[in-house]
Amino acid sequence: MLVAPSVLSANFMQLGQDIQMVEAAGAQYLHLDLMDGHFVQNLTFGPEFIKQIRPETKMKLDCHLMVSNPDQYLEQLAANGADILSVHFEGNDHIHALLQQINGLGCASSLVLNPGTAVASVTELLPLVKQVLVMTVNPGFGGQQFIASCLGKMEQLAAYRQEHGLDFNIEVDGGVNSETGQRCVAAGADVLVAGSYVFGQADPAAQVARLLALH
Ligand SMILES: O=C(CO)[C@H](O)[C@H](O)COP(=O)(O)O
Repeated sequence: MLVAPSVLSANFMQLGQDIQMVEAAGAQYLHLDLMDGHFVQNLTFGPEFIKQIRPETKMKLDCHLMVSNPDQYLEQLAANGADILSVHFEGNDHIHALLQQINGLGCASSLVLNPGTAVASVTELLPLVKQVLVMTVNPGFGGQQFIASCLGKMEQLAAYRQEHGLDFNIEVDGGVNSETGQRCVAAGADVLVAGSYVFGQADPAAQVARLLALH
């Protein structure tokens, strides 16, 4: 199991410590939500923030772009040390070209599906990607309730991957805790993103360990 604590719920006043704590606990990815107040209502940070985090950790920097015109940021994010670049199917007219651009930059391309998007809409794109991010909340904010109807999409993606000999990871994000995470793993998820379940609790390291133990 791969675990990706989401910085969105971390304490920014002690971010370095929070990052060290989850890395020491065994988290393999650090999930970074870039939000522009336009694609989603919330605002967070940009490529400069990724540059500052890069030397602080060996975890893969798993960047989820909730921004309009993501193509404008990809090159800078790659140069600043991003490992995985997730872009949405929704709102990106030229999503195929965007995924090609990410692959060309040497990063792992990741396709995001909002809760309202069906797997059948994206099958043409799956041979291009290293990861599919299944959103189990509507994007924008941490601490929302898990949308269980998205579990079927993980099963469909896992079946499609096997049938077509593809090798993308299935990542899930939104309302993940030990109970919902277990259901995701059973449905085929490989990577669990968790914000409030990790950083919103007294002992983030113990929370990471609980997710890592799921199988
Ligand atoms: O993309 C996101 C929200 O749009 C997040 O990654 C968010 O941090 C998830 O938080 P939580 O685990 O508390 O639901």
